[in-house]
Amino acid sequence: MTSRIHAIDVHAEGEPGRVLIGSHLHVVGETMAQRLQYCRENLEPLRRLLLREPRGYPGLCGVLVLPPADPAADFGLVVLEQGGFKPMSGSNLICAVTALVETQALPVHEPFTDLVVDTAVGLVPVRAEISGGKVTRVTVDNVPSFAVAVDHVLELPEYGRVPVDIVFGGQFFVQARAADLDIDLEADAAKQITRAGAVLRAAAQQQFPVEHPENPDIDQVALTMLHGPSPTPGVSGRNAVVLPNGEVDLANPDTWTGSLDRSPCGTGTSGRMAALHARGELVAQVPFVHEGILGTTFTGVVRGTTRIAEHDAVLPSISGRAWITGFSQLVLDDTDPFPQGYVLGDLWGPDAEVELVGVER
Ligand SMILES: O=C(O)[C@H]1NCC[C@@H]1O
Repeated sequence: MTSRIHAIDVHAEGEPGRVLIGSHLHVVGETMAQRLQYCRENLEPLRRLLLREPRGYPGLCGVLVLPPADPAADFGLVVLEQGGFKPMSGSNLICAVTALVETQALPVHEPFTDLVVDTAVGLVPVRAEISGGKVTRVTVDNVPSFAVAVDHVLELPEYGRVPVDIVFGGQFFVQARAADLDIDLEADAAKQITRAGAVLRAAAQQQFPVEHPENPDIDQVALTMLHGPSPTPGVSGRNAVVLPNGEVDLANPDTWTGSLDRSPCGTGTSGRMAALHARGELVAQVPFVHEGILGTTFTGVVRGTTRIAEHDAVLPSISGRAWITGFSQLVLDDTDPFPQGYVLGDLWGPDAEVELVGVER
């Protein structure tokens, strides 16, 4: 017996997103927040199968496109990252919209198709700009984003005391100036960036508990952003986001690893704009062009402001481009000894996870 899974592989400004039109998965829950929780409790084997070797790789993310819980929306979205199931992701949403529109899985109108996406953190309107069937840009009106703390000092092993912002942009981030860690935001510093990013996130989790006021299940600092100025004309700033791909132990430097977001990170840029706005360094309606580690950009803008519980929040939009890279038909044979894939320390950090099923070692 084999199972087959159809996926559309896409990258948004460099960040890969494996899009599954997963309406057959029967994800249970009256709200997307409940469906995200259902995925966490029931679909972990599927997440591992899709993202880990031998079908995936450390830099890979994915998206489940589901029926919306809210009838006002066109589809529901649950994000898969190496760190688990996530409520929202800019690059992954742009990948999903590009895949759905370019394969005409939804009614498409040129030059614009407007859609509403249901996520565990709220409804997200998106606009796809389309020319000759190709999506040329997707603009995401992201969920309210806010700074929980600015210039909060974390105590880090090796790096010392570092001021950080703790922000929410669809996921919680710890964000720091790369210069404060003596790191250049260049592609050839990728290892140094992931090392520092892993330490920052683990320290933030220990020293700064978070909880989204409207969705208490979102209670982890999920990602790290290092940011700094950009020498590129017309670009407002540069950043590198680190995604976890294993457990980090602050006492064990061998575990200080992760993977870089290849895109300029939509949720991270939303959180960054919230922190800049809170400092009075970014005003509404002025484009914020954020460059990622590959030199591609997302263009952000603060559309307005609101409040989320006790937090002043911004309403951020992010726009970027994506390209389909392949149509995959993934196969899982009943006799495959690795039904959840595996991770090995040569690519993934030191925590090998190899579960051999049904085969003598
Ligand atoms: O664009 C984003 O929001 C993201 N890219 C991968 C990690 C984050 O979810």
